[in-house]
Amino acid sequence: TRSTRPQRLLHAVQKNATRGDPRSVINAIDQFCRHKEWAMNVGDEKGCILDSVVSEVNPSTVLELGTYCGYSTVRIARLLPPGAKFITLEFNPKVAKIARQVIAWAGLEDKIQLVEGASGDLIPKMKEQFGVETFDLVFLDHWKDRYLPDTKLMEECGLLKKGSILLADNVICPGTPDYLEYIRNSPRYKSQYFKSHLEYTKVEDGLEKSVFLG
Ligand SMILES: CNc1ncnc2c1ncn2[C@@H]1O[C@H](/C=C/CNC(=O)c2cc(-c3ccc(F)cc3)cc(O)c2O)[C@@H](O)[C@H]1O
Ligand SMILES: [Mg+2]
Repeated sequence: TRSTRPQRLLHAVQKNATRGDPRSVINAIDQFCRHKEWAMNVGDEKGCILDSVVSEVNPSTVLELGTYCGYSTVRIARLLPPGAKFITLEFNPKVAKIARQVIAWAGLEDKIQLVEGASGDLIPKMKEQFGVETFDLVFLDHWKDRYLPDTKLMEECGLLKKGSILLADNVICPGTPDYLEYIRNSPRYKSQYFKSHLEYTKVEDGLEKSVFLG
């Protein structure tokens, strides 16, 4: 049977990237998605904005919602200080299997805890099951209609503290209108829009960075 897009992306990494070299894994995926087959990774342009936010926050605890093939997971993990706790959630087991191999090829498996399951089920268990108090940084990149409910859930579960940063992909394309409306009008957040483009295209998209004010 025909391979899946995540499988073809993994093969491109194994063929073109150097084991243990996260930068080469990132480049191999970007080359493949730009020239061979588009895939919904945050990509190189928005990826640079992601890098600058991660470097600025220098987080001890990070949560990623929606691992997919692990592209942004590798981008984030390569910048984290030793001892940082990075949890990424993926509910599709086939996709999680690919992501584990991409992460292993980059040599970053010791910095990343990929948990298979749905964010709605796992967020309430973060404290008891994963020993997390609060997250310094959350990267939202899963189903777009889940950004808002999961943000409210993280608030309710006390997973955000004063200064926690939410960074949301795709706030323009495909778009997350209810999330944007909430986060930009809530007195509990200070938001900033980083204009960019949909990965590997000229279509407008952007990242929304929001600081939780407590
Ligand atoms: C709801 N809770 C959840 N808990 C755990 N994992 C979840 C999840 N929701 C989704 N996932 C997983 O995240 C991934 C889903 C990501 C959704 N992303 C998008 O739809 C997306 C879509 C586009 C896109 C843009 C334009 C276009 F024409 C077509 C697609 C661009 C992006 O950057 C995107 O992030 C999958 O691997 C899925 O299994
Ligand atoms: Mg995305």
